[in-house]
Amino acid sequence: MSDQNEQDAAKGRLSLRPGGRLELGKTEAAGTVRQSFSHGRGKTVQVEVVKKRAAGPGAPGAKPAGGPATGPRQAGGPQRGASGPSRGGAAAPGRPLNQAEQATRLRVLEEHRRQEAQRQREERERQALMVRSAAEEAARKAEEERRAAEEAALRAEQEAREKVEAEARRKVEEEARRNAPPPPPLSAPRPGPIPSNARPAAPQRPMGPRPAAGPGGAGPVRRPAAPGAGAPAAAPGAAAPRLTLRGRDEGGEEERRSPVRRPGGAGPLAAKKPAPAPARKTPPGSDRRRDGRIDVAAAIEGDDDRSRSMASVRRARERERRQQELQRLRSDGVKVVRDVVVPEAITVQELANRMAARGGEVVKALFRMGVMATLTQTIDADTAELVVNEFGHRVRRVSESDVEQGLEGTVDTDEELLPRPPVVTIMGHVDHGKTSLLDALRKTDMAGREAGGITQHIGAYQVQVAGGHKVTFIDTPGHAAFTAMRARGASVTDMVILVVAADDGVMPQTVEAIHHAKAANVPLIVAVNKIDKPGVNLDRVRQELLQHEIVVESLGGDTMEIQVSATKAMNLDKLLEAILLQAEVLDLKANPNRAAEGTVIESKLDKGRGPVATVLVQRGTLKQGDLVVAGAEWGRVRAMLDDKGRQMKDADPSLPVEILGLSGVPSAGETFVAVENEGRAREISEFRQRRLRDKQAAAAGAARGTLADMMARVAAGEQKEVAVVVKADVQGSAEALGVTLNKLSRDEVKVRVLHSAVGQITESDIQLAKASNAIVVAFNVRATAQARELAQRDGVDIRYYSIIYEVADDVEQLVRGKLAPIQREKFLGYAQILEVFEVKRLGNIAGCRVTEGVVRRGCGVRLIRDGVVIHQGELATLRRFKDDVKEVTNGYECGMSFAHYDAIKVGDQIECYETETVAAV
Ligand SMILES: Nc1nc2c(ncn2[C@@H]2O[C@H](COP(=O)(O)OP(=O)(O)OP(=O)(O)O)[C@@H](O)[C@H]2O)c(=O)[nH]1
Repeated sequence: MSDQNEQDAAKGRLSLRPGGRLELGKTEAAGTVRQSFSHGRGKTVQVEVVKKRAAGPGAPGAKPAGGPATGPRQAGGPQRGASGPSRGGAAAPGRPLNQAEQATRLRVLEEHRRQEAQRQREERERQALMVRSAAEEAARKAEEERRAAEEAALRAEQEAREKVEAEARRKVEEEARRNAPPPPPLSAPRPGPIPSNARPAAPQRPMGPRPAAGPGGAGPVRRPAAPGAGAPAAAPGAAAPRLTLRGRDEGGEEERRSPVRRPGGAGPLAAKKPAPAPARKTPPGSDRRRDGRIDVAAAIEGDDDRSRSMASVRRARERERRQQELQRLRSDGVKVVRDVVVPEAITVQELANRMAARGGEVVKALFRMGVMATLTQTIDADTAELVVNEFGHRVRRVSESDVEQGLEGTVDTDEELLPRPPVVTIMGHVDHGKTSLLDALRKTDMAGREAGGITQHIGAYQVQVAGGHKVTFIDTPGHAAFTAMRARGASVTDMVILVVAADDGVMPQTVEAIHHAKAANVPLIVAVNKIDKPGVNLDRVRQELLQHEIVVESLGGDTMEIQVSATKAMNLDKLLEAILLQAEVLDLKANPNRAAEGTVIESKLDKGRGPVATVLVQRGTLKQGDLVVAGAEWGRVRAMLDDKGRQMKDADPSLPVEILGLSGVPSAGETFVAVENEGRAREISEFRQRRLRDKQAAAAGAARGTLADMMARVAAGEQKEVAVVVKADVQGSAEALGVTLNKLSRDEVKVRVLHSAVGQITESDIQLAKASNAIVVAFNVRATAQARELAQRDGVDIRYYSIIYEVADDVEQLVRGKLAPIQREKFLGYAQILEVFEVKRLGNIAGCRVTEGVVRRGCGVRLIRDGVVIHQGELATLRRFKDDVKEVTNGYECGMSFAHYDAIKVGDQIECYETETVAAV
């Protein structure tokens, strides 16, 4: 409740008169008392003295109704005033309050209590309001002070800049004046069509050191606003050649920040309000140059026009916030997590670069891990990974082999795929007629006949059959030693023709071929050959094939079976038809419009042409001039030849071609890929060669270990070895020889291929052979003159071959020659003991009859009793009628005694044998 209300209440206080009447009390004296509280708060209290009323004569409790009424509380609160009369009333003798009076009294009391509570609440609210406003006031003042300080600093800086500019301009003007004695016409005020400039100095602006800070600061965009806003205000100032002040006034920093608030400014709104604000501020006669200038004093005075708008403050704060955010980001407040590629080895500096960290930080991190490394030192991938984790980045480990990633290109879509000829491999047992069949099929080649080309052996060829279809054949040799090559043939082939001679049936290599076809998961067509021979049994062949789970169509299976004769060229068309049918079922397709990929079928080092590889294009088109990586070799395809020796410009899928231009001889069975540039080709080739070298080194290391063991065994007479250096015309032959020779190894004698390569025999081959006491196997190659000479001088054995199993036979002989002879037992005969004679000095003598074979003196004997050998030893004596004899034959009787053994009995059987030494097999 307010003070006024209290006073009113005091003046008009109510008293409950005896009899239940309410009436206003009479105030005797009144005054105000000022109360002071903390924090400068105060309260004025109205004090009044109410006239004392007698409750009635003889009343025991007769007291003045309001009590002493001296305290401000008593006077201030109507409560006492109200209760006083009631007490007085209650004390009235003989007149208790009736019910109505009591009710009235209660109501009045209640009303009074409510008013008091209301008053107290209002008082609390007022005090809280005061506290709040005081805090707000303090905050406002602080804000104003801060703003004033900011603006003062800004003005001071601006003034300093202006001063410098003015000085510079003055100098320039002076310079110009000196250089041009007649005053330049441009210096006069120009009543040009652009009154907004209204400044004669304007044309000189470009000469100023900072045109942007001057009027030009307003920029061409602001200029249109000037005719309305700037012109009237600027007109008086036009006489002043100063640019800075006017410019600042019209389009300065302050203007830019708060274009709306500036009524006289050149802001967008100023165009509508032409009131010349700066003129308003400038008293007549004052220095107009100071128009619009904001100085520290003005800022402190808090000129309303100059004070910053809320929008300006907001923008400033926003700017500040952005700056802080930027700062935070720069100082790594927000961590950028990177994917750091870590190879197998990396320098510290490179790792730091990849993490976008300072080198020193990485060195420090390594130091903390206990690794002392400088920036240029190389650390391994594991250590690098720890560092990367420490820096909070993600590690992506890569290895050297990643250079091969993406080499084989993408998978072709169905739309890109086009039909391609089938690739067929002919397999079968030796002499079952594979070569004859291939030759016969080749003769069916329409294209070959037309071109009349000279056929050459390139390991694979393509024939064009009637109807324009093409079939590619891969020529694999038939001997078991060529297993590896055959397996390769099966891996690039679409189907296998299994040649089985009708007169010979299924043989070991036929079974092998079946296994290869099954392993390669390619369909098989059985060509039963030599059906022209008399007395052939086709059913037998079918049954034998059945044993190997090849069920031909005539037995209800799904394997096609064609009966052919290679020499008589019988049913060759049927065979080709079957091939095309199978190809149709397989739906063979490839994308010819991409970089070529395929497999090396055969390779050799040609004397005149260098490394030559026969490749089968499997995807894409190989073009002359393409860069290819074939195995560990690379090169540009200098020339391409087909199986008829024709130069080719490009090779489609399924076409086998010979390519020239490789850096070396790739291994047969390796893949080849056309790559986009030389760098990539080199990179991949180098990586593969490195890997190859490592492999060889590892193998050599392992071999050294085993060699030492082997030498120990050889020294102990346990093991011997036959060392061989193999040189062949083609890679496939070299590999096949390796396989064959390794198979000849025995437990006692090992066959060790020291070196196997393609090309003629050189001096280094001879030196190697000499060092290891090896023989040199030359398969379809010859030694150079120097190598021959060296071999003759050093006694190195060079053996020339053109048939692989002749090599095997010869090396086997060598192995046998080194094998230790074998002791073999030879059975002689049996004798039956008929009687036992005891002879002094000689012991027991057995009287026997030879029942089988012969018994010889000094032979080995076994005593067999009831089918069990109870003694083995030597025969001491063999007599016939007291004469020693050399031998006793079947049916004759003789006397025998055993060396150091007497326990013989009648009925025992004697087995006689001899031991002979034979050469190892
Ligand atoms: N009667 C007859 N003889 C054939 C037929 N096909 C091949 N021959 C003969 O069988 C022998 C072996 O033929 P090749 O073509 O060399 O057999 P191959 O399977 O290629 O033998 P390798 O290359 O040693 O694996 C040759 O003497 C052929 O003349 C045929 O259809 N009928």
